[in-house]
Amino acid sequence: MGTCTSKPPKPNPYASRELYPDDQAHPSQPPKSPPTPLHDKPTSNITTPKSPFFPFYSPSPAHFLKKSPASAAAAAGSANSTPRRFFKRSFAPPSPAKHIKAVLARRQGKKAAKSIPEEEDGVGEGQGRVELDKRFGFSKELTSRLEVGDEVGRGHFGYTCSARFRKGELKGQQVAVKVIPKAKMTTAIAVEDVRREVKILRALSGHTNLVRFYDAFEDPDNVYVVMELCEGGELLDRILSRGGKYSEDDAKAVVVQILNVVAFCHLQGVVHRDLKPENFLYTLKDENSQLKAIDFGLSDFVRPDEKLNDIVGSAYYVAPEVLHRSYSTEADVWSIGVIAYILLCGSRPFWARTESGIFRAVLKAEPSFDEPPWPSLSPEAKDFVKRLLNKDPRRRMSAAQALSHPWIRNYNGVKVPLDVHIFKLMKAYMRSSSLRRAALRALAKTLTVDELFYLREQFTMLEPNKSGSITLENMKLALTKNATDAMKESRIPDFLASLSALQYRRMDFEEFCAAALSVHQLEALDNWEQHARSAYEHFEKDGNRAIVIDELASELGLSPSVPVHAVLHDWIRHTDGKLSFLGFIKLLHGMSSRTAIKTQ
Ligand SMILES: Nc1ncnc2c1ncn2[C@@H]1O[C@H](COP(=O)(O)OP(=O)(O)OP(=O)(O)O)[C@@H](O)[C@H]1O
Ligand SMILES: [Ca+2]
Ligand SMILES: [Ca+2]
Repeated sequence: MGTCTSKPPKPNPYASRELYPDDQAHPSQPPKSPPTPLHDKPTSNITTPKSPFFPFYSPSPAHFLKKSPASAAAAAGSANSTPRRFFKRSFAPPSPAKHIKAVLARRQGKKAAKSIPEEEDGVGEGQGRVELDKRFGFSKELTSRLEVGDEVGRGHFGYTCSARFRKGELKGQQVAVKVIPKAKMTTAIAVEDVRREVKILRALSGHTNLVRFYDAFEDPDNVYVVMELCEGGELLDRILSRGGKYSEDDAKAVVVQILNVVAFCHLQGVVHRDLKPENFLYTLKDENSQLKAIDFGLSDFVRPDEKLNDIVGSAYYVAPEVLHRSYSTEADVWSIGVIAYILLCGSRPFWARTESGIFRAVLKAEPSFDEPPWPSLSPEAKDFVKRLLNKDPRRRMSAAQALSHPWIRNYNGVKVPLDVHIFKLMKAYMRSSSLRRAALRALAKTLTVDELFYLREQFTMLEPNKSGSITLENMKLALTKNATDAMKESRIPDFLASLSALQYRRMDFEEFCAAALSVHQLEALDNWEQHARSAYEHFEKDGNRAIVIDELASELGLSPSVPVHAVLHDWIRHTDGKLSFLGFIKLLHGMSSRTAIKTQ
């Protein structure tokens, strides 16, 4: 059997599913030496049958047997390049992904394997001493409400069965029941994960691309999550059955639906943290069926100005900043980048044989865009994926922004949703010095039609008045219109209150652009230098003026402890005492005492 058959067609409900048949060792099974070729089961590593789905991929096990320094470095991604020399295809085709070991360790109370240093907080460990409260407050009436049928799927934390309502309004309706055994909840984190999973699903249910939630039940043994039955199978299985050959339009159809639901989650302040093709299901078997996000088991609420730090997710899809333990919603966008890459070329962008090797690739290696089919794909498709796979989360597109990218924005019925990122940028703008605002206004004048498209969409959604300006009230209303219970939990209304500087102001589109543009994202563009130069010219005309260093320091709000003359010396053009180009660029980024010291 090849990599591509992710699981047996009729799983035995009581046998543990072989989740990771190919290239990763099962948690209890350390990697064998020599390791199994990528697409084969352990027993078939002598004759290497070609994968039925990836006939072009016929790896030789040789590079595993003989670890030359170069191949070891490449496989580990220690060089700034991908290990493509060692594979016919640059990266391995997709297969079921397993959770990062640290995720499981923290949830099961075991010591994490070596690839990631675990936090020394002891949260995951030693919890056997304290009796865990596994009461969830859910109804105990599962069996009287539902008739539970066969198993339809299985994951690490639970298994899912089909079921049918016995009575009530939904009598006869087919549903899915995810059964999560309480015995598996061996740590407080694991119990909390299940509470949150249900809370998030309940709050977000209703979006077209999110599995519909009906109810949750419990008994002494299990928690039962009742949801819409998706009969069309996992996205992963469809990718595998097509051998990763998606036309750009077919890939768009998938990516748009993923972005829709993820942008919605992010606006509600929920980060999924486990986006992968296994966690998207089709409602029906037909080709054009709708895609639904499932499995919020690792999801969390995140406030707009907060960073999360626990390492969560599945190795192939994990964002670099998650491995650095400081991340937010952008991490999901990275995972969508990995999915989009796979859809378009049939291979994973970051691959290695071990978990730590994958992490090194994620942190260091640049995915290949040189090998077939990439040269024959549109430049927009490549640009799209590259802008999702930017290692710097500040430079990465947000999900809402990705929906306004030229590759996707004209696809059937794409609607750009409200982007909470806009509010974060506006908050920073409102707190900026007048000099910085002038610099941002100059930069806003250089935005291209493509960049303005997204800002115009956002501005329109805030429903400006007839004279074309918006107030804080408009922003509140726009958010209220889109609010679910999750938004309260992620404190988005509180965040808006912190924008009170906008209270008595109106912002027209021109100023909105200055306030809501992201300097970091513009910096990631190929023509950034050009942008910045022409912005500086605008600034010279309208905003630049002679400045003394002390004034600049107070404009920037630098604390008295900062050695301002040393730090800001380069910022001033000595011929006329005005801001230099370098000073202008730094000013665009804003300046705190911390960044001032760093730029010394
Ligand atoms: N609503 C549904 N309709 C049909 N099948 C479903 C549904 N929800 C889940 N499944 C099936 O059950 C499998 C396991 O569900 P889920 O991913 O929620 O479990 P998990 O234990 O959290 O998995 P993981 O190991 O990925 O964390 C899914 O991959 C899917 O095949
Ligand atoms: Ca899952
Ligand atoms: Ca899960």
